[in-house]
Amino acid sequence: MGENLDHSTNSPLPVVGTVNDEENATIKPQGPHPSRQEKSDFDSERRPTHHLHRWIWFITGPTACGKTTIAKSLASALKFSFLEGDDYHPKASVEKMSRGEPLNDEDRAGWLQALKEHEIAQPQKKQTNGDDPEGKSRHLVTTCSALKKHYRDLLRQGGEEAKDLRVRFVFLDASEETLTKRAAERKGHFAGANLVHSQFEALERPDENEKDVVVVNVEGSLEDSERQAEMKLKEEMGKDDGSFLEVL
Ligand SMILES: Nc1ncnc2c1ncn2[C@@H]1O[C@H](COP(=O)(O)OP(=O)(O)O)[C@@H](O)[C@H]1O
Ligand SMILES: O=C(O)[C@H](O)[C@@H](O)[C@H](O)[C@H](O)COP(=O)(O)O
Repeated sequence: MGENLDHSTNSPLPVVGTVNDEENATIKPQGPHPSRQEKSDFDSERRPTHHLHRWIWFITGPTACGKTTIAKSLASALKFSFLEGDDYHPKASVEKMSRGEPLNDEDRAGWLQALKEHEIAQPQKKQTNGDDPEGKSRHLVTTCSALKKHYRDLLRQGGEEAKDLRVRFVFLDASEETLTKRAAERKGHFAGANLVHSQFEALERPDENEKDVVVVNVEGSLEDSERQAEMKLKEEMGKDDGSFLEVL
């Protein structure tokens, strides 16, 4: 999507210094930037200053599309925090999926709610302590299959409720055939190839009206998928103030 994003609604803010946390990144703006004084003029209640806003990227798609692998790679490249959404499925749901049985809306309700609460609770400032001097970024990359539109809508609500959130999605796009093969090859995961078909039955692909979804084709090599994903995230976040931010 990149190009799908509509900045006329939920207009994002300038992000100077937020692609990486300001504290540990060097960001070279190219082109004119508004001065600090100009930035402080973002006075609407819906538009806090760029110092406070938090990016929340949901990496989505059916089982074995690469959510965990690509989300970790993005978090590491951007120095964002990482959250594994699968960890919030209740035990009964994990057991169900291990048997190859699809979850239903009811099974997923509490899990989606937990992920929404995580968005909102994501710290507003970078967290550091003696054990973790590098710290945890206030920006988050998290995995969540988010197969249906109303699931994504629930996650969007987090962005409506917490005024400083910029909620975005990446949809990892590959065929059922490819994902069946990848799930079969994957070792030590509770979700097997027998879950893939039902995931495609449940899937409501993001449509052109979902302007906050970036589509990344993951049919090719993992390296290519990771590179594309990183490029599209940076492009999207760099658009915020109309200039390109180069992260070193
Ligand atoms: N182009 C690709 N994109 C993403 N994953 C890929 C790709 N090619 C191969 N894979 C492999 O597919 C598997 C995806 O697993 P995983 O990250 O656990 O997916 P998910 O979290 O969506 O279930 C990994 O073993 C990964 O190495
Ligand atoms: O909503 C669902 O049915 C699940 O979230 C599912 O889509 C997810 O993919 C599983 O949790 C398997 O875990 P992996 O996605 O990591 O294979």
